Amino acid sequence: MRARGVAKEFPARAGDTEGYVAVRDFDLDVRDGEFLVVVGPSGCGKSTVLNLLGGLDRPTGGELLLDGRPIDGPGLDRGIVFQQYALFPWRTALENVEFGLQSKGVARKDRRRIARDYLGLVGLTRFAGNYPHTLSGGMKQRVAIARALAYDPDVLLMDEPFAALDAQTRESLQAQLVRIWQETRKTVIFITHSIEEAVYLGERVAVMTAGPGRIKQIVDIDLGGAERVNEGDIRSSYEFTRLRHELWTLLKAEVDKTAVEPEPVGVGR
Ligand SMILES: Nc1ncnc2c1ncn2[C@@H]1O[C@H](COP(=O)(O)OP(=O)(O)OP(=O)(O)O)[C@@H](O)[C@H]1O
Repeated sequence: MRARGVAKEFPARAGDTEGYVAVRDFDLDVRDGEFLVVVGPSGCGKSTVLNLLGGLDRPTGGELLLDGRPIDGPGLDRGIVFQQYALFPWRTALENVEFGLQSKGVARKDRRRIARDYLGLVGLTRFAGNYPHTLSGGMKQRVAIARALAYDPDVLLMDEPFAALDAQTRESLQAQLVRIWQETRKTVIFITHSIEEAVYLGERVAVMTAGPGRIKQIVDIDLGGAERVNEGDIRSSYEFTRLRHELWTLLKAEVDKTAVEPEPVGVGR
């Protein structure tokens, strides 16, 4: 995946004379099979970039390429997982996972088998027949991940997929995601607000500037690749803490730029 000088300007809203530039001069290269995490201050354009990569929206400038070809719409070469589970409530877990396979034209009996395999990969074999409302938030998100993986995209785009989950479920899903990434070797582009999550998951972490967002710096995370999952409490290690601090410092400088002074309340009334 390659972005060169990508810009996204949204049209002017009612009452505004000018459009809003959410992303500008965005350059990024993502290697095949790498796990890249993107962090940045709120509103800097992270979701905008992910939507452009997913082909859900078009850039207003620059070039966005996947395997050398311009991204000009959604495609089965990219799987997207959002913060909200976005499952079909009228389909069981298994049928939700089958969905992408159906769009891809996979025969019915093969769909079942492949969907079962992917539900197994996220540890949900026993819940194949459950409808989404009977699953916990963590389980729903695992179904969403299985669904995105089942049609075998080259790239998995994840927009804060664990943000709505409690701390324990989140840590457990982070470990599972590293394991799945290790097994499938998909390219993963993962957006988060959590520096700790970024250090734990990423091989590289790209820090974005305050809006209009572009890449400020990319930090290499050298925590032993996928083995990190088996290394016990890696979050307490010296290297983890050092990297977390490095990212915090980079991010803090950008967050400070967007800080809004509180307005006095009711003064003079
Ligand atoms: N459709 C739209 N029309 C106008 N402005 C938009 C639109 N979508 C996003 N924006 C603006 O673009 C900027 C970037 O939004 P985006 O959602 O990409 O940020 P983000 O970094 O993902 O934020 P957060 O971390 O808070 O989720 C914001 O200021 C937002 O208000």
